[in-house]
Amino acid sequence: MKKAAIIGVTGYSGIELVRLLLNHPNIRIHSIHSSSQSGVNLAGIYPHLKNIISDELEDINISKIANEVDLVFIATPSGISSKIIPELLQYEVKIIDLSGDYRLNNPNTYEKWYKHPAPAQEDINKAIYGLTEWNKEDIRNCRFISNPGCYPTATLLGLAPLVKSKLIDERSIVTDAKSGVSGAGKSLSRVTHFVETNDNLTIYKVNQHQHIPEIEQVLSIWNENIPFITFNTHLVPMTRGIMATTYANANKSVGSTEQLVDLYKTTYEDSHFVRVREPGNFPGTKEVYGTNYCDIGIAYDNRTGRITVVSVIDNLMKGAAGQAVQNANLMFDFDERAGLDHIPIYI
Ligand SMILES: NC(=O)C1=CN([C@@H]2O[C@H](COP(=O)(O)OP(=O)(O)OC[C@H]3O[C@@H](n4cnc5c(N)ncnc54)[C@H](OP(=O)(O)O)[C@@H]3O)[C@@H](O)[C@H]2O)C=CC1
Ligand SMILES: CC(=O)N[C@@H](CCC(=O)OP(=O)(O)O)C(=O)O
Repeated sequence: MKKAAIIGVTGYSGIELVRLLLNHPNIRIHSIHSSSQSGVNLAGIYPHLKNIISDELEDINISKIANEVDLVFIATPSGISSKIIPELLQYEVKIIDLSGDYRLNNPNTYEKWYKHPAPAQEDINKAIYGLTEWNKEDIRNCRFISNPGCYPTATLLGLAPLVKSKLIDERSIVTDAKSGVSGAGKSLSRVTHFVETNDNLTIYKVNQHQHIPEIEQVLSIWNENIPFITFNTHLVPMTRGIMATTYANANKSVGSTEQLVDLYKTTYEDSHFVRVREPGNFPGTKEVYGTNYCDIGIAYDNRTGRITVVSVIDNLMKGAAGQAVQNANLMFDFDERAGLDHIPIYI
């Protein structure tokens, strides 16, 4: 049994990690950490965990944590893990960072989009980007994962087969994404207030979302001719779920929806957590609720020559804690599905 610590456990992704690790066959929670509530019982803050976990929150003592556990999950807001990870890297403990701090290879790009000081370049270079389905060998052999953002996970899994097969006009990609409110974390703000979100559909961070450079970085590794993506985000009055709908102009070798569905099925045939829909069938967010699945539907419109790809995930699962556990499974050479065999909560 491997031992894990969770820093930022009182947040939404942290508490989802607790749900997953309490049922994990090979990883157990050794300690949980808080910057503001050390000494408090976690089930006192989250009563749904009464009689399930009795651990108290501990403060964040890096050397103690690093010496006691095999793996540290960090689920803190951006700008915080870059203060914790340099010290953790001095030990041998494995690290999975759920924040955006180490995802962007260029520190100047990070500072432009995140508006925080960037981590040191030498530490950024040590992080492996944990988009599991597309980086398995590096993930298996590394000790420090930068877990992808929720929107990039949905968008990139949906685009990968088209981009890698060079089936689309590289300058034509447009993604329209929607998220449930838990994607914004538990801190209160005007935009996530019930009165603002309920009965409402809003667009935010127009052309300025911090996940744009993350998506572009990966797309340009897959196809160096992709210069940019148009990407926008919306807040939907639901708790969990992301839908990323992407449009792109097909090149001449695309002739039908069936051809594209076959490509997607072949691409993801060994990827348990990616499920490809039949022609004419498109996923909704409830079909992956509470699970690590990414469901994808695709269509070719021979009238316009455009392709539509719809991908859905649960932002707290495949978009955060679920993918983090999937990556931990690979890092420890466990079954990739260990602790992640959930059935979607549909009704
Ligand atoms: N919510 C989502 O769907 C997704 C989130 N992420 C990323 O994961 C990270 C966590 O997100 P989320 O769970 O939503 O965030 P929350 O705001 O819900 O929780 C973050 C937690 O971090 C802790 N924290 C805050 N400030 C500090 C600090 N200075 N030092 C140490 N800990 C601190 C807090 O706990 P305490 O006060 O107890 O220390 C808080 O509970 C973020 O970087 C986010 O961008 C990524 C993908 C999806
Ligand atoms: C609904 C909502 O507000 N979602 C957040 C996702 C934040 C996130 O996960 O940010 P990093 O991973 O980049 O730290 C947002 O759009 O900013």
